[in-house]
Amino acid sequence: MDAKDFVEIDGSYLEGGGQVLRNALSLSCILGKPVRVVKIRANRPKPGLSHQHLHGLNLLRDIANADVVGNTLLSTEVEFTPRSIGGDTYHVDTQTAASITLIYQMALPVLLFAGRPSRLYVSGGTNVAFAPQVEYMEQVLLPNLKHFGVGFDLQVQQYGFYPSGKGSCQLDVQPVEKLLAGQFLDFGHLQLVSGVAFCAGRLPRTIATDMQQTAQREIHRLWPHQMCSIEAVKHLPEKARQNGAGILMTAHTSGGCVLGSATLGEKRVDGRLLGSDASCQLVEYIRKEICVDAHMQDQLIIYMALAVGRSSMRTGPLTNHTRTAIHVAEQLTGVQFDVEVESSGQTLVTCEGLGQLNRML
Ligand SMILES: Nc1ncnc2c1ncn2[C@@H]1O[C@H](COP(=O)(O)OP(=O)(O)OP(=O)(O)O)[C@@H](O)[C@H]1O
Repeated sequence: MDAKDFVEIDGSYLEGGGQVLRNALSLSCILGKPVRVVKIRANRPKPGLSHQHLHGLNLLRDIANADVVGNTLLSTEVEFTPRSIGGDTYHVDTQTAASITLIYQMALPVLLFAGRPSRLYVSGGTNVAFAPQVEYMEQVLLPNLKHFGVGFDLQVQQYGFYPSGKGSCQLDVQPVEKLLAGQFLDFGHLQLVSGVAFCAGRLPRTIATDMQQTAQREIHRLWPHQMCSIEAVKHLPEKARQNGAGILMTAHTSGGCVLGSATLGEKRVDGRLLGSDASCQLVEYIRKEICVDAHMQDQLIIYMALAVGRSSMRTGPLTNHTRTAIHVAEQLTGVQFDVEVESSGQTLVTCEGLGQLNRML
């Protein structure tokens, strides 16, 4: 293939992390456009493809029957030429703590445009830093994607944490004919705060209850009559062999918004601190009455770009991840995102989607 046949994507743009690659390859599969991604993860301390990105890339190669050049660890340049999107059962074993949810982040939009239902088994980390925790994918991403007419079923077979991974999940995806335009505009009022605080391995159950109680106390300090129900769980040994701890809090509003805030324990786990950090973040979202949280922002961009009709989200200040996702989506789909800071201080992001139809159904 000639150099001119590829759309060139600059992996060093703005955030310059793995997300440029994920979004570019997902869109390449869905639109049937060959892409060359250069300077991959140029803004990270160890640039190039890490395990997560390489496994995700090879998975998309299999899903879209693509030709690939440059799919080796630490590679900083990849050429990807997709064919048709199959839909099948796929297995990915990263043999590391590579984020399972980020591999799903890359594959999910593609499998929605497949010709038949798919099942995707991935082994790696279910709860790792700088990635959505698996609970966030179930409890925050899923209800947000319902606005686009998208559903999936996610089952955690085993939890896995940094450094050894060994978690495993199963994702079932039904294809769609098209994505509906998503509207995230009306916060309404806060109805419920829910969530889960977990610990595993040799960590005592009190870590989970410390997270739970600190988080609930903070919500009740501010809103004494607020319904707030956070579950404290110690994972059974057969579900999680290593040490790990974290919390996800979610806010549900009368306007149909679901916002999430998650923290994860590292070497020294302080349950109170984790609970306090998660609740502070969630409280900030609730106070600002935004409809989409800071991490969901960038994850919705690809769906807004592909939907039929005008999608809109009211959110907080745009993150670099979101600006980067917008740039990649505009480059590959030709749609335009409009960003406006409103007098309330909220940021309104709108986009007339491409109206991509599933060519495989
Ligand atoms: N606490 C969190 N909750 C939910 N989503 C998160 C959280 N932290 C990060 N994310 C999401 O994970 C993704 C991380 O993308 P990013 O490119 O930084 O990571 P990456 O692929 O691991 O690459 P790199 O190693 O280059 O940072 C983004 O979609 C971001 O919104």
